[in-house]
Amino acid sequence: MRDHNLSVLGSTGSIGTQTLDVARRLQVPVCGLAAHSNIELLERQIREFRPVCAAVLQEEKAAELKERVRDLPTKILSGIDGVCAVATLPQATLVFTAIVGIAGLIPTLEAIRENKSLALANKETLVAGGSLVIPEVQRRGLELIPVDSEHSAIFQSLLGAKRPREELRKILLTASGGPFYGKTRQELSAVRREDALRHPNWSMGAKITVDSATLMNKGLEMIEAMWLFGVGMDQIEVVVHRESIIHSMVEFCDHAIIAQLGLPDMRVPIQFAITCPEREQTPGPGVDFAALGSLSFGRPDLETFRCLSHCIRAARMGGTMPAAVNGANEMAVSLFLRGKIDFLQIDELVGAVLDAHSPIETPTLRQILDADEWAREYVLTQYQVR
Ligand SMILES: NC(=O)C1=CN([C@@H]2O[C@H](COP(=O)(O)OP(=O)(O)OC[C@H]3O[C@@H](n4cnc5c(N)ncnc54)[C@H](OP(=O)(O)O)[C@@H]3O)[C@@H](O)[C@H]2O)C=CC1
Ligand SMILES: CC(=O)[C@@H](O)[C@H](O)COP(=O)(O)O
Ligand SMILES: [Mn+2]
Repeated sequence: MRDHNLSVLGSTGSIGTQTLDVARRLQVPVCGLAAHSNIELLERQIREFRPVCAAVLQEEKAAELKERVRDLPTKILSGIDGVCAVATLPQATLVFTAIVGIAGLIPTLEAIRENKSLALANKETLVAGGSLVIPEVQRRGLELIPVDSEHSAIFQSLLGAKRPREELRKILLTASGGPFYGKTRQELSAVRREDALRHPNWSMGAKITVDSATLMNKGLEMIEAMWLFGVGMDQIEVVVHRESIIHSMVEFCDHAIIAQLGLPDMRVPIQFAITCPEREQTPGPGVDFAALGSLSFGRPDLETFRCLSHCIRAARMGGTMPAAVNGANEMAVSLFLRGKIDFLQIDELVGAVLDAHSPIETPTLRQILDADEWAREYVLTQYQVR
């Protein structure tokens, strides 16, 4: 197995904690940790993994953490500069980007500037900033390993291809359909926060779980796939697959289809990002096909789950539009989670931003961040008007 030293951005979250589970089991050292404000968990992680450096975005929380771990040599940093320092630690050989939202973009760009290999979970970074991230990764010849389960599946399915760009016909991106699969808009108008947070197959952070319920997650993942695998929107087909056993598939020019399957457990793609192209022993059971009996497939309902169509339109328009739509969704989901808006208002607000934003082609980082900021403000004004 490769000798890695990990920096984990977003170490206290769902992906972050599972990354540390894998690091613990494989005995991979961890040199950097970063989080937003959960210093109780971060302290426990520091005491276990003894990183060189840890960062907390919130200044007051960072000061508190510094006090708590003053018996240890770990350097405690704060703010966005601290998070970027963890992303660029000289000791780090693989940077896990597991921060949620566009907040992951700047640390990811900083890691790229330091020629780091990346294990990318943070899909919003590519949705908003793929036009900056991907050309720079390619120009520098860096490793960018997808962690998102579908994209890891596509990556693994393409590993044997001699000429993947020429031979790939299409990507079959699987979608669970979320907790509200089969519901009408009338029924969706009454769903509650706790219903949206009950994903049928995966245990994940709150924001991505709501995205799965609106199918925004699948829209974000289409855009993520475009950037990672250099395909157009028309080469990606979303297939509803309720069981989340097939994590995605690729169809080649001869119609041969290769897929990656497994139980829904993020520690599998996380581990593969660390060990690839090799594999390591993992305890526990695998898929029992006889017990499953059958697997189901269907088409997504774009009329009911409008966030998916919004993302497809945004991707086709390009420029700053995906950043605006992503920013609108981040704000709308935050409002929904705080009980300020209903479930259906999420796609209405995202749609309103899609209609109102004038995208800038080939944007700079500043223009991407401005589009995100503008979309958030627009959502706030629209929602206050109601
Ligand atoms: N969870 C999953 O199974 C999957 C997640 N992903 C993607 O991975 C990313 C992370 O998701 P998930 O783990 O579910 O999210 P969580 O909400 O569980 O965790 C988010 C992590 O990011 C930290 N964080 C939030 N904002 C900032 C910031 N501004 N600066 C530094 N750290 C910050 C949080 O710190 P704190 O705890 O202190 O708030 C926490 O550690 C998302 O982009 C998601 O779409 C992709 C596939 C599967
Ligand atoms: C685990 C993972 O990668 C999530 O993105 C998951 O795929 C969500 O599932 P659906 O969006 O298909 O419900
Ligand atoms: Mn996914």
